Amino acid sequence: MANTSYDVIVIGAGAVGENVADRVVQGGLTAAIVERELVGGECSYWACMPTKALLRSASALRAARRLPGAREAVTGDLDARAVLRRRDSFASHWKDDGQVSWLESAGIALHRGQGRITGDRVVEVTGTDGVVETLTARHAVVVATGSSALLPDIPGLRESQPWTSRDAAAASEVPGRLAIIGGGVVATEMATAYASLGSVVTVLARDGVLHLAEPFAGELVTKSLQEAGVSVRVGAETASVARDSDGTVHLTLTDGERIEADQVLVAIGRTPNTLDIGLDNVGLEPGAWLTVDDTLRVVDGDGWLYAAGDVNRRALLTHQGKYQARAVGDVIVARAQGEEVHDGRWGRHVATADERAVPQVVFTDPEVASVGLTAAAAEAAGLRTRVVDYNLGAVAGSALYQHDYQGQARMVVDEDRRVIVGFTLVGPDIAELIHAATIAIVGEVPLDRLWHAVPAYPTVSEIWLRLLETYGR
Ligand SMILES: Cc1cc2nc3c(=O)[nH]c(=O)nc-3n(C[C@H](O)[C@H](O)[C@H](O)COP(=O)(O)OP(=O)(O)OC[C@H]3O[C@@H](n4cnc5c(N)ncnc54)[C@H](O)[C@@H]3O)c2cc1C
Ligand SMILES: NC(=O)c1ccc[n+]([C@@H]2O[C@H](COP(=O)([O-])OP(=O)(O)OC[C@H]3O[C@@H](n4cnc5c(N)ncnc54)[C@H](O)[C@@H]3O)[C@@H](O)[C@H]2O)c1
Repeated sequence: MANTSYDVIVIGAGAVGENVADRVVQGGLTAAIVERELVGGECSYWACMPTKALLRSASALRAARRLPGAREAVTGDLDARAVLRRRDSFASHWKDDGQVSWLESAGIALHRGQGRITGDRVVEVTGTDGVVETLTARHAVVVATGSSALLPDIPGLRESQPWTSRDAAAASEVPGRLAIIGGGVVATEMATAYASLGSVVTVLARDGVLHLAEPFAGELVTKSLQEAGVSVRVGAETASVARDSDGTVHLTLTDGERIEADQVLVAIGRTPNTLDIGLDNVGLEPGAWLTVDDTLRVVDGDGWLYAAGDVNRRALLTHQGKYQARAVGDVIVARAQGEEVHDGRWGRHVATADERAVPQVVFTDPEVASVGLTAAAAEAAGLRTRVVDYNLGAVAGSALYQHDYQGQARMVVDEDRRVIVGFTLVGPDIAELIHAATIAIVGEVPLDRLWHAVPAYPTVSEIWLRLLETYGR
């Protein structure tokens, strides 16, 4: 049994864990990372990258088909096999050699195996060969173990071997009929992808489609899914599931209706990967999300335990987890070296943006890009707001971009401070536009100053001017 010491031990080598380790090494400390599967985690192999690769080719094809002149040049259908091959390469063929080389070049030690906290700053790593290593951290242990798909307790579901997002992201065959339980981000993206790849898709959206976004987002995505042949069943709740001997899945809804499919994808949210990481050894509850303060230190921990990324539930997104990683890496270095900690709002060592400035792009057709609070969330937060809406298709740049451009924009203004607190864009290829809104929200740029940020003509960004004009000067 080897015993090795490092300044910092990170459990989980997803995007977040990798960035934490990199940051502490750049700050002059030593770091080890513990990984039980592939270095790179969910985003690289089973989430962001492969799913976006599944969506991208169809999106390009749709764009061409919607444009007279280009449309005439499109003579064939989507090549599903080629899409799957491209996806394979974006998932690095589920091999982590590239990321392992990067760890080496960054000076981060890799310990492969299941990590468990066994005591004060001690992590045991059990390798696949059963060999146990004991690692000791001089300063901090960071839990970056991510999350897994949540399965509901629907009778027969587990026995039916449903797909989770991992299977949908990595599938080598396109199912003839795909039923999806859920109406959130994974459900809508995968419905979009698989409908384009040739599946007959049914979405069972018990609580609505993208129901936490601005209402027009769900409406426009639903309309487009339906136009693509997807059956979207809002309010449908699954009572039981059974897979028969020929592989057909039978879903019975609570109203008695029956649906048949070749695969069923469960996409109802996530559960933290904290069940078997030894939280009970440090007085915390196994299986629970880890609550952290703004410097990502675990509340109710002993001061040396931190948690970043999905596992702390602040924002289940890669970019936000990596943002946390930069803050937590830097704060561990600062505390270890006795330097000043900048933990005030928007300080270097806190993840303030997690509260009210989280951007997200849902890569459906149309895309849904948002940052900050929705109108409903702002109202619930007690802000005195004004909501400004504008038809995105009525901007000159949109009309040029695509024939019959369908889209919508909303700006939520905090009337007391006259700054933007929420921004949502729904439209084709609007993903790249959201960062301007993120900057306006994080910078708390007053509306009066925004009038001087002039969008170039004729771009879709002119939506900014139209929203300001609608608000009034
Ligand atoms: C289908 C899908 C699509 C998504 N698309 C996007 C997107 O487009 N954009 C976006 O920003 N976000 C997206 N997300 C969210 C994104 O994938 C996550 O927010 C991100 O992966 C979280 O990173 P993480 O490092 O916290 O966790 P993970 O990526 O889950 O990494 C955690 C790592 O810890 C390892 N681990 C766990 N327990 C142990 C242990 N005990 N010992 C050793 N190792 C352990 C795991 O094997 C894993 O490698 C998507 C999610 C899904 C499900
Ligand atoms: N493009 C992106 O940024 C992207 C893409 C995919 C996933 N993600 C991340 O992954 C996370 C997980 O995505 P997700 O779609 O699984 O979760 P989600 O929270 O987006 O959606 C879950 C949906 O399932 C519904 N639901 C919950 N319990 C249910 C039940 N028992 N039966 C039926 N429906 C139920 C909810 O009402 C909701 O509509 C998200 O939080 C998101 O941050 C991000």
